[in-house]
Amino acid sequence: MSASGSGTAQNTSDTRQASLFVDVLRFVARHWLAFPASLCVTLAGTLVATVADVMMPVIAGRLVGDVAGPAGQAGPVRDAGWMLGAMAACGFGSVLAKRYAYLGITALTTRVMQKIGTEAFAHVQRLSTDWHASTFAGSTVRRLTRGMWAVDMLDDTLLLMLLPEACLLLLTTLVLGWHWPAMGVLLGVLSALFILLSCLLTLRYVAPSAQAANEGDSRMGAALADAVTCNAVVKAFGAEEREERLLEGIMTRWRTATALMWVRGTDSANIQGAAVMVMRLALAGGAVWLWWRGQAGAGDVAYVLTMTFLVQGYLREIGQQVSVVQRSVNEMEELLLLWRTPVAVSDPAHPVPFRITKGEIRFSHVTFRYPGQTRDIFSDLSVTIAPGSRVGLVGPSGSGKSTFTKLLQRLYAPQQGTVEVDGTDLATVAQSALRAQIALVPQDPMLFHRSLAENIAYGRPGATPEQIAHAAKQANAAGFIERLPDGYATLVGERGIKLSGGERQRVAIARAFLADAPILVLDEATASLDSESEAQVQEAMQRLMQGRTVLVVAHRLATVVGLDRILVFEHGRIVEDGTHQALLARTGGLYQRLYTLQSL
Ligand SMILES: Nc1ncnc2c1ncn2[C@@H]1O[C@H](COP(=O)(O)OP(=O)(O)OP(=O)(O)O)[C@@H](O)[C@H]1O
Repeated sequence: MSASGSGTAQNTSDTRQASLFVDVLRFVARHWLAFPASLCVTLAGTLVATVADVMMPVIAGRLVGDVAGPAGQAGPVRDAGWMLGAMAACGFGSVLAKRYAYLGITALTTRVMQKIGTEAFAHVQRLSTDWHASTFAGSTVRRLTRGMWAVDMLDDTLLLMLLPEACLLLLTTLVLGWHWPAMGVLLGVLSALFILLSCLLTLRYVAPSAQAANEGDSRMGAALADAVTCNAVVKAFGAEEREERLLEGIMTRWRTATALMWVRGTDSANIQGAAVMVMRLALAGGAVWLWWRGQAGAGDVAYVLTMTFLVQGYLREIGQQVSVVQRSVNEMEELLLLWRTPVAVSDPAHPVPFRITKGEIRFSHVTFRYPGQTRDIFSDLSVTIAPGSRVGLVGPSGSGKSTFTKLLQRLYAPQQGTVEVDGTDLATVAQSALRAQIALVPQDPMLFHRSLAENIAYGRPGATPEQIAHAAKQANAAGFIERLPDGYATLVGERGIKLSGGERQRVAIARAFLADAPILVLDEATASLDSESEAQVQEAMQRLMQGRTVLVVAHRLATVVGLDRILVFEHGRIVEDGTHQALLARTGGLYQRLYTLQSL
């Protein structure tokens, strides 16, 4: 019972494997067709070069025939001249055609690689925040680059090698069939069987192990990137050896999987070699049998043997190339799977133009739960935030404050109800248009490993140095930036690691000043700072809030005391709503309790 169950599972996995294999080939073919001119030049060049190469021995044979007779006869001399000319034409034609084939494939492959890389990057950027949070950056980068380089290997093998070899095999079979039909049919059938065997071995035997090896490779890249990125934590805990042991375990699994893939690859090549040998014996045996029955002469047998040598070479090459195709297709599978991961929130097919003028935010009967969760975070939540008001979101940890701002940014879409800004349902607008008009100063701002000027200007591409310096001044960041030896040209290290927490926040505030968005979200921005940094950040933020609709996600109630309105969240519901004074006056209220606790 269990054996049959595992057999079924194996069949399902094989079918999925085969369908993924076909999908990858279809995916590559679709990208080829995006560049028809380069594809045609490649195909034409390869085919012309193949025909020219095939013609060479035929012309040579005819030349030998011309010179075999007595010398000096006008007919054979003229014919020999023609044959020499034809040889030259074929030789140069082949060289020229190959050159065009290479030029064609260079243009085709580089363009397809660029297209696939750019599209995959665009897709990865649009994948959900959850996906990014749970996927190692190192592994994504590895999948992407490995998939791109696999295109190079696949294009060369399919278009420059497999295609001419297959044509040669077909031509040889036809020539043999024309000379001796029975042997032509035998060769055709045996070649088809050999190709079927190669594909089966590749798909069912080698490919699954290659897939496991690739997964191991991605895991290794991810583990390396994770440990290197968190090097500061590793150092702080003196955990270098622990990390090395962890990596050793992952590397051992990678090595085992890779060794299995190589062994299976060798097995497959050996089986193909044996099959070619059997085929040759079958053809030779067939010829000898026909000779024994008196249906063939010695010349015929010699001819078949010569042909089988030729065919054996082609088949061996085809077998090897099928396994190269398999390897490159396996390398691309993870990229294709990445492609199939759906984006978190799709833009509408025809987004309406969107410009925030007032900055009114309205949640109407919003019900939301995170993907894959069973519990609603919000259920039938309705609230309106007046334009230009400064609103604090407070409440215990996990009560839904950040989720509220994520729905406003449309990082997630509610299952029911609508989120509107200035009366426009956010489901009808392009996400990029919306987010360009909402400035965010997160709890722990991330900076690009680019100059400070570029980081600040991220909020407004094309900002002038004066505008950047002005924003930095407004954000209380100009002082520390100007003290740096390279000033605004200073590179800030990966994720801004070379700056302190307070400096990073002031850069993020400068960025928000430049963005000059009508809606501002400040996420717990003053947590974990010393008093001096905090005073500077606070002052800059007060300035930034002027004239905008502002949401402040806060744990420390001191941050929200002076705001126009405070929404108190508990278990995804807004349980209290009012100014600091009004909420403090509510005896036994959650805000009052939290405030008393914090004052203590
Ligand atoms: N991506 C996610 N997938 C699943 N559940 C999530 C996700 N993000 C948050 N949650 C859950 O949703 C609930 C609300 O989280 P949210 O981050 O909005 O709370 P919060 O009030 O901002 O908390 P904190 O003050 O600690 O930041 C929590 O129970 C949290 O575990």
